[in-house]
Amino acid sequence: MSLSIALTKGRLEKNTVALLEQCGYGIESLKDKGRALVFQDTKKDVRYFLVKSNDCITYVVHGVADLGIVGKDTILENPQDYYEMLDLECGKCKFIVASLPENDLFHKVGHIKIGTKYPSVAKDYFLKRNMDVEIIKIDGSVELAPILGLCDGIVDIMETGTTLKENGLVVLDTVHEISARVIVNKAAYKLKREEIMNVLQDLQRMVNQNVKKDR
Ligand SMILES: Nc1ncnc2c1ncn2[C@@H]1O[C@H](COP(=O)(O)OP(=O)(O)OP(=O)(O)O)[C@@H](O)[C@H]1O
Ligand SMILES: O=P(O)(O)OC[C@H]1O[C@H](OP(=O)(O)OP(=O)(O)O)[C@H](O)[C@@H]1O
Repeated sequence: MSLSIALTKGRLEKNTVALLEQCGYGIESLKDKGRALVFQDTKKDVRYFLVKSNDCITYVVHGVADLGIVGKDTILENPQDYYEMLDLECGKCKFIVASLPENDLFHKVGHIKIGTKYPSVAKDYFLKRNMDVEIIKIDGSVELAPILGLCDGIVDIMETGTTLKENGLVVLDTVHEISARVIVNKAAYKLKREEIMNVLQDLQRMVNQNVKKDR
């Protein structure tokens, strides 16, 4: 049976495509893609498509994609009905809480405002700490919000830490480690189990090899 795999475009794309290539899959068209969005594997009965991270989950939940490759950040923000099967150990970054140094949230009394692209993750984090905060959804350049006084702190992704540093913000806590994950549609996991397990095993083998190499 044929498989469809939704790949997150953008930052995860290069690593994902490299991993599929390492597995020996026929992904030439993905490497030289132009503006195309759907790609047929030249060696296997697999079709790939490139989508935004939240849409990757939508396609998998609706069964249009059997598998998806997406960041743990997106998974934590969209805990829907799918299986999370594999950590690809790439696209590594983390969710952090940050603020201006003089605005330490954890010692602030009174109303606290948090700016974030990830309202659900942020809400969960502060609820677990019994802190009643107001979450303000921001779509980008999140580091700007506390500087301009829109909020007291942020929950955002940090990779190298450069953006925080260049904007004078400091990390107060780590919320969650992030890496790329493989998610699987629940019905497909039953109906196409053998095909899906083959892909998962191929990927796992390469991840193990890469992790060993990096040690
Ligand atoms: N420095 C980083 N900032 C954001 N995401 C990162 C970073 N490093 C790795 N990632 C991972 O890459 C995934 C895709 O991020 P990318 O910025 O390409 O798309 P996006 O989050 O949809 O943002 P945009 O709306 O800017 O396209 C994230 O969901 C996350 O798992
Ligand atoms: O720790 P760093 O390596 O500096 O990376 C982290 C930055 O990258 C992401 O933003 P992105 O570039 O996706 O832009 P955005 O602000 O439009 O979301 C993230 O939201 C941080 O701002």
